[in-house]
Amino acid sequence: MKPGNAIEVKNVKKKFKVYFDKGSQLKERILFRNRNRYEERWVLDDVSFEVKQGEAIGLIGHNGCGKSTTLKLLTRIMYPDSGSIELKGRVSSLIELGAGFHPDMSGRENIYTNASIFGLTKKEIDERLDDIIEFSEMEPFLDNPVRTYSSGMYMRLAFSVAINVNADILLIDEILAVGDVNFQAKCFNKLREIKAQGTTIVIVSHSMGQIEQICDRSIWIHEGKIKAEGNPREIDKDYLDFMGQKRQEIAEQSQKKDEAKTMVAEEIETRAEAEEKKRWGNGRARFREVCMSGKQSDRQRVFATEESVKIRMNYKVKQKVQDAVFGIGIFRDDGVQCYGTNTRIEQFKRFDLDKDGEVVVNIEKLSLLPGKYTLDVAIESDMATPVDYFRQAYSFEVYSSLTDVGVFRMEHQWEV
Ligand SMILES: Nc1ncnc2c1ncn2[C@@H]1O[C@H](COP(=O)(O)OP(=O)(O)OP(=O)(O)O)[C@@H](O)[C@H]1O
Repeated sequence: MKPGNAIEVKNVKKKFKVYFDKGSQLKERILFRNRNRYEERWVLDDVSFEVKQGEAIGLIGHNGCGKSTTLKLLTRIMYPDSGSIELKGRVSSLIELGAGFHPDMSGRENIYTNASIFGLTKKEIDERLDDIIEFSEMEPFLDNPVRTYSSGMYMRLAFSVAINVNADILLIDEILAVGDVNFQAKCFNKLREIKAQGTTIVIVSHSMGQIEQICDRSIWIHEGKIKAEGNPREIDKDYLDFMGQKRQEIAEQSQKKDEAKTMVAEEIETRAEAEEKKRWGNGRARFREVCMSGKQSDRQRVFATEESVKIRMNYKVKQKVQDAVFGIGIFRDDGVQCYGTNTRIEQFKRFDLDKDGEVVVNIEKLSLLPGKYTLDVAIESDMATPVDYFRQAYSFEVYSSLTDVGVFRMEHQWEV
């Protein structure tokens, strides 16, 4: 192993066997009892990376891309089909909730068995017992069998053991997610402390915020290979953009399916009639097309919180509309109005509509937090007469690497 390295993973390949179903009915099971067919699926296909001593890395990627498999290979719960994995020093891991715990034994007894799995002697555990109990805040429940614990309680105990075994390398899977907010915050502070003391950390998480807080580097696994690695802020952003694009494709496909379904429904109720239920006005002008564009497409369905967005409203005029007003309203899927404005509120100079055209609203930064949203658009004429009020003219989703809560991101800076 190179000097200064704690982990070296070289050309690792791992495949699993996926068995075909033998059926669930007795008849099928008898008929297919000799059917032992399976296919081999490569989960990791030539993965190589190194981790320096004291470095913290985050493994990211979509569900099933092989993050947990990588951690299991590092802990030697399983072995690669080819390639090599080397680790230097004592390894502690928090991979599967409750792994290493016996359900019928008390919390206290489990501390002993669990810590001994990580290589501690009885004397070493005795010395650390108080620290483990104190960190877990589980003292009142310590003599109850762990089968009576909630998943958060399991995690508290397992985490407290894992961080108190003086490991050189700490491997943690998504597991932190089950702790309550206070305990999560405590764990994160502890992880930072452990890292500052020189422990090497490998963490799997879907929370980019968590990765960015702790890790020096992100490794993005995709289709069995490392797609990118580097500074967490940059890699996490590329990953979120990639996932946003995927969701955009899915949203477009489901939009097409919905449109196809609507066409079928036309036999019973014409499309125009269905639309009218969420659309009203005197019809002097009418929206022909309403869409939102971002950096990926002109009809984008998924946006990042920070993204620049254009709302385009193309309209047709049948009869002159005097003193026209264009308006927009954005609603979250639980009905909360997130934003609304119109050209009258913004004191636009009076204008009439006498020919077809397009209105565009340029939004420098969308600022909405993750969720599902719909856009209402409207044309009114003088004295607020609805010309074409179109509810839910467009639907979209927002994703973000930020974890703040609420409806929108308020621009702010902290001073501490
Ligand atoms: N023991 C096993 N036998 C067969 N297939 C397995 C086994 N363990 C994992 N897999 C398969 O390997 C793939 C990768 O699983 P893994 O748990 O590593 O994914 P992951 O990236 O951690 O996913 P998630 O984000 O959902 O936790 C999945 O398709 C999974 O079904």
